[in-house]
Amino acid sequence: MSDTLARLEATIRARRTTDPASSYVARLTAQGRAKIAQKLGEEAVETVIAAMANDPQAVTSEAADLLFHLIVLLADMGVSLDDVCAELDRREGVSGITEKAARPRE
Ligand SMILES: N=c1c2ncn([C@@H]3O[C@H](COP(=O)(O)OP(=O)(O)OP(=O)(O)O)[C@@H](O)[C@H]3O)c2ncn1[C@@H]1O[C@H](COP(=O)(O)O)[C@@H](O)[C@H]1O
Repeated sequence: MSDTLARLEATIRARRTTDPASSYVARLTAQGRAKIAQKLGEEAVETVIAAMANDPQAVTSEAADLLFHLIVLLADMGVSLDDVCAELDRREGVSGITEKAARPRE
């Protein structure tokens, strides 16, 4: 599983600066971060719609679109999947409920 994401991340990084006529990654990247973020948001909404329709096949497809566009955005931000995994590792074993309760009050 992580091999797939690592390969996809490497491909996306390599494609960012190629010809937008032949690469979707290059075309989207050239349109700017706001457009990448918009596409990510659209894919998130489409994933939610598929979930609410109780359609596992559609959720699988939309989740793939979502992960792909997330990695395009991360690449544009100079953030790696290793960075994200390190943050998840840091959180490992800490209940979300415990963590939220420990947050300083505003
Ligand atoms: N995994 C993907 C991937 N998933 C989705 N997409 C593209 O993401 C685009 C947006 O998806 P949508 O369903 O929203 O398409 P759309 O409705 O036509 O989009 P809009 O016109 O509304 O913006 C489509 O063109 C999909 O083909 C992907 N494009 C590329 N990859 C991977 O990235 C690699 C590099 O791709 P290129 O940069 O195109 O060479 C490929 O070899 C793949 O491994």
